Amino acid sequence: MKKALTIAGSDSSGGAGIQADLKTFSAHGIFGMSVITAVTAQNTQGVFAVQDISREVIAAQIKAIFEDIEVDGLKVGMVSQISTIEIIAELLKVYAPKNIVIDPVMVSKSGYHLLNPQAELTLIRELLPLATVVTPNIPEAEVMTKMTIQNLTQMESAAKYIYQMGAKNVLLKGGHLENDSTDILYDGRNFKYYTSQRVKTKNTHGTGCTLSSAITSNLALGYPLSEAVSLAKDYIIEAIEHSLDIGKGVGPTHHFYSLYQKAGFNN
Ligand SMILES: Nc1ncnc2c1ncn2[C@@H]1O[C@H](COP(=O)(O)OP(=O)(O)O)[C@@H](O)[C@H]1O
Ligand SMILES: Cc1ncc(COP(=O)(O)OP(=O)(O)O)c(N)n1
Repeated sequence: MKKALTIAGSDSSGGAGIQADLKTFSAHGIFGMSVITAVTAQNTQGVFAVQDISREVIAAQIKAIFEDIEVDGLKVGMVSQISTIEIIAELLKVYAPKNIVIDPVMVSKSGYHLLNPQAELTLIRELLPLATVVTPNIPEAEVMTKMTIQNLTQMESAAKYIYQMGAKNVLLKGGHLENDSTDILYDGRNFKYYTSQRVKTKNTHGTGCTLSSAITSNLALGYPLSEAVSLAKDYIIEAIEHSLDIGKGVGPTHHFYSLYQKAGFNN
């Protein structure tokens, strides 16, 4: 069985973060493991408190996994602080896993700064060069590039800029634009476009986490990146189409059984 690791924050409401990642790994027939960087108190309406995990305990979690278990794919989500980013980068260089997906989580849909703004440059400098693929959404790409992004042409320019920051591939997600939702993948030479109709729902909590962990799963299963993204896009669309109207705010995506079957369990 393939094994994947998520290094991210816990979402108490189960829609995003570590919880979304582990559900996605399971739905792909992957054995999921976690390194928790922060515990958040959040629900469909917002984030109410955050406790960062210490650098020492983050390091101990990473070492406990890599000293014992092979990792076929890894994603990094919420990393919150400079010291957290530094220790993760240091240890990823030591253990050098293949297939690293960096989701540069900055601000939740409810507007909470999950990444300390002072740590933005550290994330770019330390984690981007380690990424097989980095998956910013539009607001994150705007922070990274200081560009305004309102259309596909501007998305292409931003993807090129982020590529030059050191990521081997850039998947710029278009979920925050209007109309169709188009994500673009740039490998330093060519663009690939992944377009789907926008699902009309307010329940999109955890879409970014789900997409990046689905890409991680597909890379762990051995798919080349462009196919891993394409399959992940199919997965996120279904997960949004079946999203759950639970809670009083933005409900979560749903990792239901047929996705699990479709992903194929015989690996
Ligand atoms: N309403 C929607 N309908 C279809 N796809 C969507 C919708 N909202 C987001 N997506 C897709 O979900 C994924 C995550 O998107 P995005 O919302 O941009 O990221 P984040 O959750 O990090 O803000 C992308 O593939 C995006 O195209
Ligand atoms: C613990 C934690 N990590 C990441 C996020 C952001 O998740 P995302 O998939 O970008 O979705 P929204 O929260 O923005 O809807 C989070 N909220 N919590």
